[in-house]
Amino acid sequence: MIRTHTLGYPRIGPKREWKFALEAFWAGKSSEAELAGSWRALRLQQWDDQRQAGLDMVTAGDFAPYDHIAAMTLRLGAAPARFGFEPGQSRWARHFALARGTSSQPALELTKWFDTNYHYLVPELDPATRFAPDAQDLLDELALARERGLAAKPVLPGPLTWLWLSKSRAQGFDRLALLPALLDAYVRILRPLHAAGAAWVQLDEPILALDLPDVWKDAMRAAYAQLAGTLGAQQGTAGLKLLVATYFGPLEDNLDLACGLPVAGLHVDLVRGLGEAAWVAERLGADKVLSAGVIDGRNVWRDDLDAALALLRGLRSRGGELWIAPSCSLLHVPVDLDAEDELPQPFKGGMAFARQKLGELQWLAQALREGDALSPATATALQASRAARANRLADARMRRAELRARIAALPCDQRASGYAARAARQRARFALPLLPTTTIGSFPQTADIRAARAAFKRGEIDLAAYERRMREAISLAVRKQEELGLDVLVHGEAERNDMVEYFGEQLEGVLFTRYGWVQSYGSRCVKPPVIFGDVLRPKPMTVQWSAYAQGLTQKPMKGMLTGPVTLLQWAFVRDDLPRSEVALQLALAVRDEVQDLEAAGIGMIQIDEPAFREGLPLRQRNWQAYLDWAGRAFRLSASGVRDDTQIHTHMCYSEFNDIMPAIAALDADVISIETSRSDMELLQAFGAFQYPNEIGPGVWDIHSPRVPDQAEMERLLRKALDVIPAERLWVNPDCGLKTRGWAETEAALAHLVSAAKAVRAGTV
Ligand SMILES: CN1c2c(nc(N)[nH]c2=O)NC[C@@H]1CNc1ccc(C(=O)N[C@@H](CCC(=O)N[C@@H](CCC(=O)N[C@@H](CCC(=O)O)C(=O)O)C(=O)O)C(=O)O)cc1
Ligand SMILES: N[C@@H](CCS)C(=O)O
Ligand SMILES: [Zn+2]
Repeated sequence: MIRTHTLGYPRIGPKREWKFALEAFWAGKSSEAELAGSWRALRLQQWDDQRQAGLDMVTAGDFAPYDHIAAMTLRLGAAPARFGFEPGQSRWARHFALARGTSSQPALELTKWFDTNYHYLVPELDPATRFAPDAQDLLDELALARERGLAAKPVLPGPLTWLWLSKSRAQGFDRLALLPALLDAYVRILRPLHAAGAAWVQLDEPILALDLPDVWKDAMRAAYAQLAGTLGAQQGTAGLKLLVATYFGPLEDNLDLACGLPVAGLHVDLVRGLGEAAWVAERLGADKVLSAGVIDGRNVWRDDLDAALALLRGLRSRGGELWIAPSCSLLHVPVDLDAEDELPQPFKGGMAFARQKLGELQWLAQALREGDALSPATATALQASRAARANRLADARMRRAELRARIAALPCDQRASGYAARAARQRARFALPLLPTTTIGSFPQTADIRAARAAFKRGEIDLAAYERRMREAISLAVRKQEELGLDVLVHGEAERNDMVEYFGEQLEGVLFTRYGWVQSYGSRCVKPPVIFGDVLRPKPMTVQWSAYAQGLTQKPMKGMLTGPVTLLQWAFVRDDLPRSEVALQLALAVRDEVQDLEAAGIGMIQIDEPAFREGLPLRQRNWQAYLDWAGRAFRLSASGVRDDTQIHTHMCYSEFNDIMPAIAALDADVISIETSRSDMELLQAFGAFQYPNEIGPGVWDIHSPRVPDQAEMERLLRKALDVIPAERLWVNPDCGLKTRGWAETEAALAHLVSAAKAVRAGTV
């Protein structure tokens, strides 16, 4: 039997309906009942997409209000006691308390979901954690599906993945100690789902794509043996059938473990794990379902359906039941390509968003069912797909001779002098005080700034009027920074819709969409640019804004760019060239911009690389190769300047301990990093490694509206001084201020400047 399904679907809606519903609710402009109504309408629309594409079952449980890991934490009754939930408090209220915090409790930590730009809420565990399972959210969803006559397959994070992603602050506490109780809670969630008519449940275990310690592998084996035994969950039994889903990479040393789990089916990512297909087919018993993830859930290109079909035909000869699916949840791609009315051909024709990817599943299933004698409809669909892909790949913009010539003769990626010589020249040029104060780049993106951009895009104001409004915003940001007494200023990034999209819009070889939104966290979305061909920078992208801002002040104005690795990581990237080569192309574009900024008199230039760590391959043995090419791309972008031009970089959301040599090898004159939430813990790595250049550890957690006082920042600065000498220490927030309001920004920056002055006075 052949069946089609998806591991998950985008939540936000084709026009970001869910974002707007959430934000209206949070602003007190709609009721919980109205929010639930919006959820239901969108859920039905998502299922309708799946039904129309002929999927054999729709997926339930993937449409979490804010985050699916937080939803599982609540379902398990494992929310930290510190939230003090009342018995009558609704599921919505609890979910948003975990996600956004309450007046007395900070939110759960938000962190990156594997190597994607999605963020999940980290479960917080301790030895006292107890589970109080409640499957009501899933039962309600199953009832809704039943009402619509739909067969639904609930999806839940698997127990080992949920536990692996959790954190505990308790010293020496082994989270695996909670596994027996956790499994019991899973059973108490899964049983009612079966009783409510779910034939299959998908348990996501993407940690099977990671390097797992043996003890976790053993725990995975034992856990599924126990679940299967308790639930009667093997194939061929009347019990609930479990489909374990792995994605984001090949299984490698976990392949035998995954294939041997005593469950009814296994989903594997055959985009990233293509080389393992035959091996999986051989090891997975013919009594088990193989769910083949052949449609790329991480990119926006139409798949090569001929290759997928050949692969599926081979897998079919295995004899067992075959399901066809995207490689992972479609959460990571935009919803509907048909909404894009301005994308140029042949690129639009070569693309597929979530809805179109469901269509690809349907054609594959149909072709597989028809065997050698394809019906005219199937043959035509496959031919259309083949032609669309070929046309895209044959376009002249895929290869630009002038760029290829530059790539063949790359400049040296090292600065002319070492850090010590550069630092001496930069000190003489800028004459900054000890512990100089600065910010990370963006200032509040006010409703006014966004409204001006929206009016410009709608043609209601012309370019001159738009640029005037942006200059006003920049001038306000510069004036406020001068009043606050900051030492190194920024222009505030008012003119940027997003730090990646803005550059994508100005580079040749890169497309931008109108509605290609992807959820980043909660209601926050990003619109990743699409790198379709060779990347060229036709003209300067930021110089007019930085030069304008520098003209308003005597203080140094930092130029502000997004680095090549982050541009790559947060875009959808062409699939015909290694990412390392695309990174070099982006590096040259950024290098040209850096040199133009220098020529325009900008003496300090920040090249942001917040996604540098996120780009690390999931398997450690692949790290060094990545760090080599990513580091080279960064250095290439930064090295074409004089010794007295100061290069800054910035990284947030990063753990640095394991990649310190690579960070140091970037050789930025100054790096600013996020550290305040970890109470400067993250800085330890820089101290232990004796990081040689200058560092600005964040002293203000900008992710929360809370304004830290001067004493708190002073304490953090003194802690930083334990590991970094004063002459190499900068004072700055954790990250940019675009999501903050002006009131909290001004208050917190005033404290930051006073804290720097107080510590400076005690240091000199
Ligand atoms: C640092 N982060 C970033 C990541 N990835 C990026 N690509 N960019 C990042 O900055 N990954 C890690 C983190 C994630 N953090 C965030 C933080 C904030 C947002 C966010 O606020 N996103 C906005 C969208 C930003 C944007 O593009 N703004 C546009 C306006 C778009 C818009 O809504 N227009 C309306 C019309 C508005 C009107 O007034 O009428 C429309 O088109 O309908 C702009 O400024 O022009 C969000 O809204 O979610 C994301 C990630
Ligand atoms: N310069 C950017 C960096 C964000 S990671 C900003 O300040 O928003
Ligand atoms: Zn940042």
